[in-house]
Amino acid sequence: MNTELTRRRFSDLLAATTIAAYVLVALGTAVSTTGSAASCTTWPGCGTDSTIGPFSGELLLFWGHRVAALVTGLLVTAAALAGWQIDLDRRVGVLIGCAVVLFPVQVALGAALVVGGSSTVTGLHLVLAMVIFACLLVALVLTLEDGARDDSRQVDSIEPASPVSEAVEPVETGSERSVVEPQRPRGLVARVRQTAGAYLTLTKPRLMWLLCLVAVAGMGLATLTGASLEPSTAVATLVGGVLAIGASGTFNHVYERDRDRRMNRTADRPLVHDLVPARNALAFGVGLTVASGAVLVTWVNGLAAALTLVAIAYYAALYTIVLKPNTTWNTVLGGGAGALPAVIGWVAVTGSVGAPAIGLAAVIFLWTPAHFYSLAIAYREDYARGGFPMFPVVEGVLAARRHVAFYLGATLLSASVLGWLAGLGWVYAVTSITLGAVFLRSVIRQYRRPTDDVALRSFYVSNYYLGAILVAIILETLVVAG
Ligand code: HEM
Ligand SMILES: CC(C)=CCC/C(C)=C/CC/C(C)=C/COP(=O)(O)OP(=O)(O)O
Repeated sequence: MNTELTRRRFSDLLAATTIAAYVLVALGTAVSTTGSAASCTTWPGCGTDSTIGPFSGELLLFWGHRVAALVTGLLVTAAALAGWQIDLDRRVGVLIGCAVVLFPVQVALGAALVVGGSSTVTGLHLVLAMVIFACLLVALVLTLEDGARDDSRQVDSIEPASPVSEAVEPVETGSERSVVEPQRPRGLVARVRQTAGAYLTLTKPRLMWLLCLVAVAGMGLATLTGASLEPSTAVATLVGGVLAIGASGTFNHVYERDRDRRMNRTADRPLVHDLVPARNALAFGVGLTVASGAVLVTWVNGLAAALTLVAIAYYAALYTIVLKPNTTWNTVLGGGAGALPAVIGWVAVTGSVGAPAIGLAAVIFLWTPAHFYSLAIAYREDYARGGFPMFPVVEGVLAARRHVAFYLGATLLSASVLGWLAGLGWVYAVTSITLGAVFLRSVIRQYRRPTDDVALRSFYVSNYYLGAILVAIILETLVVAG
């Protein structure tokens, strides 16, 4: 058979195996947290406790996990056999070999759990599941990269967009977009409307829905401690949060106005065209910061207000001034700013910091590179023009895709751990498994069809994934439990 076709089939098989292994890990943590394991007490058959009906959610979840284990086991075996027949990269061979060896051990641990295992066995079972998934994901990425390198059509897109250096100088090019200078309308109402629109743009309103969901999910998790969430606290936290996001977005616009002018994506921003003078924008940002602090101190608590101030400083100063123009680590380290609303939401309800809040913050932190690198791949030329050392600009597209895949893997695993840590149930399990598999598939697709449109689609899928798991947390904690 044609070698290329065989390789292609092998990488398809490995992709399916990796997705199946993820579903298995996520179902496994869901089985642990929902107590589904108690619905079946024998192995390999399933002797059911008489108190549990034949169609109970727990039993279905339990069987889902068992069927997923069977399917994944078959896929791992098939991938190993298929890999045997082609000239595999040695590292891929070792990784798949590890999965093949570890899988029966994992099955034995699972059987021990059913007939009465200890918490050590449970912990080992969870860790081994993650190791198997990680082996498969790394093997998959290496295989897809090999395919991409062989594919001469990709040569242009895998190279860095500018000289490989940490400090990328702004590039003057003839291809900068000639943005039409917006006209100042004549009528008073139209002028006021244009100025109001410009101030609204400064606050980066498109980011707010997801950051608000993060904060509400943080509040929801906090209610699992038994603390109650007053509607006034929820509203005040969101109002304070929206004002804070607006403030930090405004400071970001002020500081970046010169670089924004060079980039197609940002060349129509209000400060580029003096729709708002920079001094007024700065005053607006300060006003929003003070208003945010006042709302949070008055109606929420001092710790929530202090953390929100830290979040503004993190995004507006640490990320925008220090990290973004100077290091390829800007996105990874900058993720802390977006993670803080999870802790702020929790603190608003409890007055102190707790482990599930840190768990949710860790999910956002790990998700951020998987979210942003896909966008930065699509806009790499633009970022090079702006002089920003974004990862795909400095390291090239293939390296960036590899990071997207690895951070995505870490996000999926940390989301499973969060479900386990917070004791989340069905809705969260089904949502995170479904959307997680869609997210994984969209990133794999970037290798198959390496176009900017496909990368952009992954960026949007990243937002839907996070949005969906946050809504699931909110439903489970505030709607079902509340
Ligand atoms: C260092 C961290 C991050 C970077 C560098 C980053 C970068 C970006 C960029 C450049 C955009 C396009 C913005 C525009 O064109 O107006 C964007 C959009 C967006 N980001 Fe992020 N982001 C980060 C973290 C986050 C976090 C933590 C969240 C929320 C939890 C988030 C949610 C969103 C949303 C909802 C959009 C709008 C997508 C749309 O246009 O529909 N981002 N991000
Ligand atoms: C509670 C609080 C204040 C939270 C703040 C956290 C926050 C706003 C995080 C979002 C980070 C973000 C969307 C950066 C956009 O990238 P960019 O600024 O590099 O994008 P650009 O190229 O469009 O300017």
